[in-house]
Amino acid sequence: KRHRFWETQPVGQFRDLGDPTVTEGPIEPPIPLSDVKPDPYTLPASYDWSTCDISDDAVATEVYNLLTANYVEDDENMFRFNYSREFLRWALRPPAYFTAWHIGVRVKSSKKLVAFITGVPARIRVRNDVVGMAEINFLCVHKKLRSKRLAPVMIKEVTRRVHLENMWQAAYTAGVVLPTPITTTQYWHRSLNPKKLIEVGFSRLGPRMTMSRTIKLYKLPDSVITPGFRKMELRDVPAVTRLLQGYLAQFVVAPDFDDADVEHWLLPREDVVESYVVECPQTHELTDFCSFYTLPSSILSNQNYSVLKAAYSYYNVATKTPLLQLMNDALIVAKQKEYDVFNALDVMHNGKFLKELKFGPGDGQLHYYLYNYRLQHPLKPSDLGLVLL
Ligand SMILES: COc1cccc(CC(=N)NC(=O)c2cccnc2OC2CCNCC2)c1
Repeated sequence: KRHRFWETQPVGQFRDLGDPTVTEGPIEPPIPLSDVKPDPYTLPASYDWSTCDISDDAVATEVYNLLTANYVEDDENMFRFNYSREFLRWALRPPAYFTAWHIGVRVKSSKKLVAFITGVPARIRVRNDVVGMAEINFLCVHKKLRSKRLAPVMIKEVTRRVHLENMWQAAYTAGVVLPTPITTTQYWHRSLNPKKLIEVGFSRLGPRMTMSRTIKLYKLPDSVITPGFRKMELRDVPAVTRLLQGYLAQFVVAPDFDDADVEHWLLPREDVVESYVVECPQTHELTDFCSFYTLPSSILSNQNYSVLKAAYSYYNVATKTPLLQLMNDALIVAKQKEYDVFNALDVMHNGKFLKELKFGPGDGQLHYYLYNYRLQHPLKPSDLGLVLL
């Protein structure tokens, strides 16, 4: 397939795969900051760049409205991600974030926001290399402006602004195959409210299954079963950081979280991110951790429902509690909080609990990419310890 834009970029090319002469690591070296293009790329006439300060309520609302109407839909165009404003504020303002990396495109005359792309800084370890990277996300072009080749110039502009901060690598995901995935993950869904999921067309009644049999199949206990299972609190940050660092060390690609990162990314925020610890009742040590983020989807055409409340598995560490039991407790709290479905990728050790906890495979894949960093060959999803929002 032709990738006119991506063939011009420092990304692993399909032709490199399996070539023993290609070394792992950065593809192009950094350049002197004085050599980075000092001014923005040229947009098509009648459009302007517009840095979006997501802290400003009016701007957050414009970004929310653009994504709500124009962001990613499932393959059958029945659902569209509906990130909340609070979620976007959380996702875009981690420690050391740059407002300049929250990039909008506006119509010169009307000032209407018609496209968006973002980066946030992250320290990502690749094998034994800790690399300062940009995590790129929320690339969105208004439906009416598609195939105007806006995306390539927006990707070049966010890359230029990342270079100005002396960062030369990036990480991103996509539902489409581009040159060249570092791994391809499969997504899985665990029904929590099967009646609604079938009603809105997210799931189908299994063969030889009745609705009441299906409801019974997915029934969960009313309360968690692990002693000491409780919400994470600020005082838990150092212990959770230690748990996560110990756990993520086994993966080829994973975030290098410090306390400030853990405080931002994993402290519970209502309707944004939920996280739980297991505190040993005897010793009071924290032995396990689980978390999921809240990403509803608009239901594009159903008489009775307009929103699908979905939880997405985030980071989970089981050192004493069996992972199966820990994740079953995560399902139980998600059901208590009236989520309709619990989603997970087959990354990290997730593959160990998906089938057992009655997840079903989704109908799509999520591909992970690194920019300006080559791996000798693609990873298994279980080698990946990075979850992007
Ligand atoms: C149910 O509503 C949907 C609305 C839009 C797209 C999809 C399918 C889809 N593309 N799902 C995922 O990409 C996905 C499935 C499981 C876990 N994480 C995921 O994506 C995350 C991570 C990447 N950025 C979007 C959210 C489903």
